[in-house]
Amino acid sequence: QAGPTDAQIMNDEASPGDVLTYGMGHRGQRFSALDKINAGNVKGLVPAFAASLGGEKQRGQESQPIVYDGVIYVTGSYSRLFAFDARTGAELWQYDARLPDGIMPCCDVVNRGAAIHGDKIIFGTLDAHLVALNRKTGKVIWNKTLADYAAGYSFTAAPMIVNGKVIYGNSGGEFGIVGKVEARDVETGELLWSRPTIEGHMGSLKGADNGVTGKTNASWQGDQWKNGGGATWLGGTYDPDTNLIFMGTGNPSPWNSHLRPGDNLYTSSTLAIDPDTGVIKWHYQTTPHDGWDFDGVNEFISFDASIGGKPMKLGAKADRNGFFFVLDRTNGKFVSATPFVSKVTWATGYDKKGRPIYVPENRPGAPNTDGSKGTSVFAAPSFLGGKNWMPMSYSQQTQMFYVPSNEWGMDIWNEPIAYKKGAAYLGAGFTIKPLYPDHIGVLRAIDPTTGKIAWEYKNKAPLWGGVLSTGGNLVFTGTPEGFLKAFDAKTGAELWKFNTGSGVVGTPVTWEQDGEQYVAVMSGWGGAVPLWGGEVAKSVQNINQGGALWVFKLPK
Ligand SMILES: O=C(O)c1cc(C(=O)O)c2c(n1)C(=O)C(=O)c1cc(C(=O)O)[nH]c1-2
Ligand SMILES: [Ca+2]
Repeated sequence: QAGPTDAQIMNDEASPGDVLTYGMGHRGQRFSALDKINAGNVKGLVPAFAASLGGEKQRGQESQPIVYDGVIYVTGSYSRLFAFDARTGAELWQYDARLPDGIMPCCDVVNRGAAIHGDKIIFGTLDAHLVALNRKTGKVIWNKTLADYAAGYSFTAAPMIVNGKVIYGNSGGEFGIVGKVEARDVETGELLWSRPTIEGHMGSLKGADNGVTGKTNASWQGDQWKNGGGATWLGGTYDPDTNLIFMGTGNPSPWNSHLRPGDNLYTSSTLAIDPDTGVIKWHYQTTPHDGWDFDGVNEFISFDASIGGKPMKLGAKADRNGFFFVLDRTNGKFVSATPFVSKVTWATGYDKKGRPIYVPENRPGAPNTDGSKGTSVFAAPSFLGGKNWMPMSYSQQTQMFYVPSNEWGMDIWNEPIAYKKGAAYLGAGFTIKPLYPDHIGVLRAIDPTTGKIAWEYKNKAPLWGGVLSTGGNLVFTGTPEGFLKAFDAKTGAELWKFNTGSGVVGTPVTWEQDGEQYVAVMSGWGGAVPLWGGEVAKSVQNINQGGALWVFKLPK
């Protein structure tokens, strides 16, 4: 087969026989209309096969599978890519990136998925390369260096393909890198445009004007912007209605906000970008002058709904800072912000213009002039967020968002720090603490037109996997305890679970093959929680590692 073509990729949301994009459609809704597996029969779901990623490289498996022409493609920890036969689970080929010793991913050696186009399957590596492989053989077609890994740049997200361009972001916000969004020709890997996310860098844009204020450095002082962070480490979504790419940007660097007065644009924001030129069409900053690592990369998902009787083109984002945002996606105008976790201490809400109403005493204090640490505060959510990278889902059937969230806070304080290439650039110390004795994770069904929570499911360990919803009135997600679970989308009743043998921090997908509906998810515990989780890390230290693709269907 010569595909998938640009048109097929654009139609992924409506084609149940394959999974061609990270997001199950460029809008990122992660909804499939398939209903052969449904709330009535899901209790009969059984494994079709499991396929091991093997070896000693069993760390966090955050990948979302791609399914095309009878093959399942999954990325694995340590920048690996596997092709498995979608009917038997037999391995067709495996590609292992040869990583240098000096790579510096902040939060485990993860990768979230690949992009497919024509004869190619494309993914990013922890040493900041983008690699296009022949999807039939696994042989390298092109391999491009994106940035200097020794300065802290890495790559963990799934790239996306929009009309022949592969579009992607970067990682490294904990090392004082500068966030970027870039586009390359999918056939050759040649750079088409490069869009920095930090204001003072706008002059260096290749091939397009900056399209924003025309001012540089307006929201930064001095040279702080030069190592200002704003990594685009989760990649983006794309909306065909507006022809816009939506990219979230991460935390400003360093975390110590007293070292960088100002809003620090465009950190902790959502950017709407023209895919042809890289021009920023609008931006909305969820946490101006972020002082808590509320890194706002979270996915922005397009959907249509009526607000106050008026039909609108909207987008929603469950931000790490604990608020669920709805914006007009045509212009970035603020519609609403509602807390989606039980405790938010840093702001009481948002004003009509969409600026946070801060609680100043809950910002960690400046370090003292003698170099000792500043006043420590208790803040919620913790820096790992009301929600972290794990993608939510929007059901076209129930018109609700299903948000994997976590209930935790942190003690956080600031320390002096100076930028040094290749070293952590935080200027802060912290300890994460659970808020409740019996649970941290909460899967919530949210009505985006009101912000009201329709139901919630509580999980002992933090939820760290993506969500899928289907036309069978189902919602699927995984748990660190090892389960893939299915819930009734309307009521939240738990209908089915299966233990995969290691924590599930991957994102489930579904497709139809030979007249049957399949569900697949990666199993393999890891990600940021065991590394950064403070007291919470201790509570999950006995979870076994793994690395396997699990595929399920109903018995014939
Ligand atoms: O600022 C950044 O560049 C950056 C990158 C990443 C990443 O690439 O995985 C994470 C974070 N920040 C981060 O703050 C974070 O909490 C986080 C969790 C995870 C994970 O995969 O579990 N990655 C990242
Ligand atoms: Ca970060």
